[in-house]
Amino acid sequence: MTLIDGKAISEQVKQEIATEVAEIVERGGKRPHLAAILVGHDGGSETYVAAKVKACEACGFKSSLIRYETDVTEEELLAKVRELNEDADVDGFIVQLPLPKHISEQKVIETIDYRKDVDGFHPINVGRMSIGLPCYVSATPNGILELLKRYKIETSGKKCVVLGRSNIVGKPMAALMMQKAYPGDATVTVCHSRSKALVKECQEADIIIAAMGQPNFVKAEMVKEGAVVIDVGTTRVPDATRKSGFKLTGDVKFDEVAPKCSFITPVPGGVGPMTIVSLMKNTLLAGKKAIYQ
Ligand SMILES: Nc1nc2c(c(=O)[nH]1)N[C@@H](CN(C=O)c1ccc(C(=O)N[C@@H](CCC(=O)O)C(=O)O)cc1)CN2
Repeated sequence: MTLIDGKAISEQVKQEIATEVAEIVERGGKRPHLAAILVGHDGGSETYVAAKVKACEACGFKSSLIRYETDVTEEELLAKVRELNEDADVDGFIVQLPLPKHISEQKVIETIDYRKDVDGFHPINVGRMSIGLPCYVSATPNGILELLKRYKIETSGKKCVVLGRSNIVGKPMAALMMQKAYPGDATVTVCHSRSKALVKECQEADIIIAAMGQPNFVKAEMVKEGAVVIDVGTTRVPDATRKSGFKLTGDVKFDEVAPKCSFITPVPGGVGPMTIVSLMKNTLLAGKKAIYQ
């Protein structure tokens, strides 16, 4: 069994980006600039946005953090999005999700100029991704592709089961695993809370990508010998024995599943760090105007 080290790969990728940025600056070019909007004080969102700002520093990017209290109105937030769309100094920006219930995430995403949508959530980027056109690909699925590539994991003709159908992970992941390219060319099945044959599908899978957000959902009996298991789950489960008060728990029951796998990602230290670094890759593309002018 090989443990996929997302933390180490993400450090490598950040170094590669930093080298390229240094060359751009040396030639008189501008550092890529990522802006992030954070609404409220959700513990996870605070952690992830702080990690994004820190990664920008490591890559040599400029970053701006724009904060709002939870009671910000939808109109105020949309006005800031429109302002960032017009700000020539900002190459790309994100609005950290989830947003408070009184704000429509879809409306916010659709208001972002797709040319600055480095999260790859705008319908134009999602549509272009699904038909294989150049676009910003959403960070978590793209990070998983990078791990498959760096560990030279065969995907062509493999049976891949994606657990979960979210817009930001499950759906794009399924589209990317079936794309005519490497990594891809897989036979993909998407399972979700209403799927009847979920266990059977998993038992037959060469690759399982678990993104349901249900701690310890994937058990040993659901995984065949030699399978590749990618765990996207990062649920904060209360744990009074820890200083933080919670334990970060994946969707896979790691201790019992790992011995059966050829490759497996841990939580933490697997997919999570790759999500951050994939956003950095998109920001570099935005800075270089490599996809859209
Ligand atoms: N605007 C966005 N919102 C959200 C996204 C996104 O891509 N764009 N994805 C998730 C959260 N997310 C990034 O924002 C994210 C999740 C997890 C990690 C991560 O590094 N996890 C670490 C553990 C960190 C911890 O201690 O909590 C790990 O798995 O090792 C990074 C980013 C939803 N929202």
